[in-house]
Amino acid sequence: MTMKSPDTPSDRIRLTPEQVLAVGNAQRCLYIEAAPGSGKTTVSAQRFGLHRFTHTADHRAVVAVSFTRSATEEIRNRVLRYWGPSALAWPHRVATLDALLCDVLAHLLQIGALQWPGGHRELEVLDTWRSRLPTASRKLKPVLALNGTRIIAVSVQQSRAGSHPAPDDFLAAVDKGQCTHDNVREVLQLALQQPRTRASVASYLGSTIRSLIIDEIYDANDLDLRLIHLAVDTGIDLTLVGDPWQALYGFRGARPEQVSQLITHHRFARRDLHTSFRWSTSTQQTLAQRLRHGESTTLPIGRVQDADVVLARQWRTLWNTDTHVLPLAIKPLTGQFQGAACTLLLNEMTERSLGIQAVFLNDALITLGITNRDVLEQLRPHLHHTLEALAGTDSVRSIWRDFVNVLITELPVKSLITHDRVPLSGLQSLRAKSQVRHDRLVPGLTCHQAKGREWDAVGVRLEESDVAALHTGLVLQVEEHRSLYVALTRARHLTIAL
Ligand SMILES: Nc1ncnc2c1ncn2[C@@H]1O[C@H](COP(=O)(O)OP(=O)(O)OP(=O)(O)O)[C@@H](O)[C@H]1O
Repeated sequence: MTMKSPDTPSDRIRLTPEQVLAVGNAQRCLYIEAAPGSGKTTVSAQRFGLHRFTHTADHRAVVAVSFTRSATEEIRNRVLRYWGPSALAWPHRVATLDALLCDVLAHLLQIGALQWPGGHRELEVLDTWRSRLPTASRKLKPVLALNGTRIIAVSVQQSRAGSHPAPDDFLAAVDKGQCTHDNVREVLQLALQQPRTRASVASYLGSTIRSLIIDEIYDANDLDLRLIHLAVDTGIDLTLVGDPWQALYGFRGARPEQVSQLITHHRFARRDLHTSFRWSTSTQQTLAQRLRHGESTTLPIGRVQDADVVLARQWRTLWNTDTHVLPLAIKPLTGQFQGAACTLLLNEMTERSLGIQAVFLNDALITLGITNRDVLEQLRPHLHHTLEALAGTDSVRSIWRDFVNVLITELPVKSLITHDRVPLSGLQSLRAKSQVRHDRLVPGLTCHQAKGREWDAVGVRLEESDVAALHTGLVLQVEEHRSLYVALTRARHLTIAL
């Protein structure tokens, strides 16, 4: 079935019967469980349009949310492609869940249900303090808390040191109406425990949204799930889309087991998308089916040169594997500045040899105070020169010293730059890769970074425990097994063990 006459023939998508049943399902609360490549994004975007263009007398919004900017952008693009720009006429929107949380907090401030220091009702919400305030490794973490309905800044002692701003700087920024997305979450987490504020949030959601579609629901944490429970109670149409086999963010607070409870508790109707558009060989299709059914499997052994990408659980494993693998992130333990400087060098190498960016480039740019990409362009000849030196035989200490001198001259953030700590292991790792012919390098990624992506041939660096797990069959409840599942379902043609 073609859902809508699109603008160009190439936009025409003929939905499969199972996709049609998911898109058009009339239940108020619907859970769509989707295997890799089975059209999760396609179905979310189609259902968005269907809800958007029916019940148009109801002026409340149809909203689709996902957890990352890239996933959100993908849904937005699909909605535009299938349904045209009017699908996203205000108030209908595709946004990150964080953006929805900001809307909720802004509303609570507007109606006076909560009070921000200095009386601010509009906030500037940052991704990280590092882009605005100096941060240092410390155990004291400044956070926001509630005193009744007043928002206050406090400091909490953490068991491990993290990169945080100084409490006084934090307080001054909050007084100016600035905060981070984490701070928004801190406030809402506490606010939703207060019955009156919770009622205000429920009333806001129920009066402004008529249909909420949540992609990658298994990435939801406690606060997200609280909000979703509230949304169900207000009578909003709710569509949850996800795959429990691809739930990887337990370490960031995701609660996949609570998602299952929510679905059962509110008696969500369920539709499954089984048919994957990813597999172009029966080998890959069979592998995916066996993994999902917990059946015993083995992988063919292959060479790095046969793969388009190499996946492993840890960046460290990728750096310690075959020299032809070029991991897309480097994390020396020597310090924030050293990590950011090594990331710039790695990025120069990945862009030149593979045409792709290093994974944490943006974080590195923020740490180094580089807000303008022109500065990175100016640094390029120096980065190139440093990599050439690394490919030679000069000592890494003297190469580092020269490189730091360049950064001191070129960069705005000088306070972070310390000469005393040389990221020896990071530079030696880069040296090893700079000595390999560029056209022989294959990108290396962690399973987390590979989620949502696909390649023709994927090499997976298995650990002993992975081989054992594949032999006995994967178990859904074990996060390591799920990350193995994600790695082994990225290939269109072939997955090989390395
Ligand atoms: N009915 C269909 N007919 C043809 N192609 C389709 C159909 N449904 C989805 N596809 C294509 O299959 C690919 C995967 O679809 P989509 O990105 O929606 O899946 P997904 O489940 O979100 O993937 P992932 O598991 O990677 O998150 C896309 O290229 C999409 O255009």
